[in-house]
Amino acid sequence: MLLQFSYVVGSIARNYCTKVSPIFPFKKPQKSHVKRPRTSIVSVQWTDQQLQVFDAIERRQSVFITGSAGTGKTMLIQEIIKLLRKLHGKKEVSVTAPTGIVACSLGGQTLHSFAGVGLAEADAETLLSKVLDNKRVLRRWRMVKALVVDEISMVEGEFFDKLEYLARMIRENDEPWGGIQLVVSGDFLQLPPISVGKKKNSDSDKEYAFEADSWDQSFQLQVGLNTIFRQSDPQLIKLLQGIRKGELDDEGLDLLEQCRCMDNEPDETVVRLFPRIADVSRVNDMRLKGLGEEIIVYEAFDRGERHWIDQLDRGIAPNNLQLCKGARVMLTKNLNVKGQLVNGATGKITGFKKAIKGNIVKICDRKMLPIVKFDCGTEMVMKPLKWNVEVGDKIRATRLQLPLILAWAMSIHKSQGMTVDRLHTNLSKAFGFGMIYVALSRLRSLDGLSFSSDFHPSKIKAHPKVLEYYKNHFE
Ligand SMILES: Nc1ncnc2c1ncn2[C@@H]1O[C@H](COP(=O)(O)OP(=O)(O)OP(=O)(O)O)[C@@H](O)[C@H]1O
Repeated sequence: MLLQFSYVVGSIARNYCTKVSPIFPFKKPQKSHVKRPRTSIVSVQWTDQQLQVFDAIERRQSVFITGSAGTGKTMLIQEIIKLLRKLHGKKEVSVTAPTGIVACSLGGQTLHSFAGVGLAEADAETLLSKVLDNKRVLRRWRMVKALVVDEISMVEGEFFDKLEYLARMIRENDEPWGGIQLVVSGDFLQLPPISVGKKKNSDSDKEYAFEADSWDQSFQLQVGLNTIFRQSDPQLIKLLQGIRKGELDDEGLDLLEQCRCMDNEPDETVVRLFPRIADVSRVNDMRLKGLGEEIIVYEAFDRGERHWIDQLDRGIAPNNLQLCKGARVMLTKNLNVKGQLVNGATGKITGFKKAIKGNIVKICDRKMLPIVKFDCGTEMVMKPLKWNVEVGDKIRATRLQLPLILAWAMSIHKSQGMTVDRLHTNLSKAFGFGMIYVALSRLRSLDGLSFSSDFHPSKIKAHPKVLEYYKNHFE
């Protein structure tokens, strides 16, 4: 069983069980050959499964990495990108994701912009002619040696097949993906492509990427990571594994009931997660203005062509950030994993410090650096950081902004990939597959959960096709 849904409980953060999809026989790596990559943030004890992936990458294999929320997929991808750049050269590695927010967090570009095929609604032949007519895109396709695609759950199967076809045709190479080393990561039981459930004959359509005709031959190795790091409470892990599969037993229901609160306005240290963005803006604006403090404005400093800056606009770093003393904020970059200053860490602005020098002047003419007291206890002066859109070895656009967003409320979509200590949500408003799982799996512990309103277990949804896929390949 590759992805151990029910008994990951016993394998929390210690058990390094390495398994490979039986479809692709894979020689177990010789331990001595496996280099343990060093992260720049903190030294990580990689699991055997994670090491196995590094080994396959070094051997130029194409890999699909999946696993529940919090199994370290993102962290692994970040290291893989560094490794691929060493192996192939920076120019030859393209890092992509279906959404701007994820692409920006990895310093890459969206999959659509990499491919140069617009919305990709036309048939594969039409898309091919479009690419052949565009020298810049054509060169990119010919030059790329490794293509990373994160958050694959949001990529449509039909699009995956079109890209695979383009790669073979453009590169005049009959191997899958025209010989590109493909590294794909994601969890199909989290957020699906936006089209899922919307098309008429959804059962026969290639909605998910794993339904693509080219999916199986695209990878030499498929790994279901089974060590959960984000949570350590066995009760919460069991609850989440059930919700992941669209199930909630009586025990789980009881646990959730204990987290229900009648109060619709929770304590401000709790992040309110909403399915819809309009609610997020409403709550954050209301809370910020309600503090009655002087508001300091930070206007992002962007460089690059408009087209690429548009992608930054869809990322996590806001164009216009308004802060004041007392504002609840969330960190949007990993600063120090060991010190718990990770993407998603929350805190409060305790004041501002006037900078004497530095690049703060580019985003705030008053040169005021916010001081944040994080909930983990650390207090620090926050400085601007950069978000890049990188295409090969070229930085196409850069945004300078503080690594902060307002944190009274945020959307479930934006929360994907984050770790949050305390959250409040209205589960009755959730819609679509995987949404409740994504929301609740941000938590480290059940103590951090509260929700309002009536909640019906039917809101917990996992797509039957995805369940079937995981059952057949990873159990
Ligand atoms: N080998 C490891 N040792 C210790 N901690 C790890 C390891 N791998 C990942 N982590 C930690 O586990 C947490 C979750 O990792 P990460 O965000 O990469 O998971 P994920 O699978 O991408 O989750 P999600 O699907 O929710 O985005 C992070 O805090 C990360 O630092």
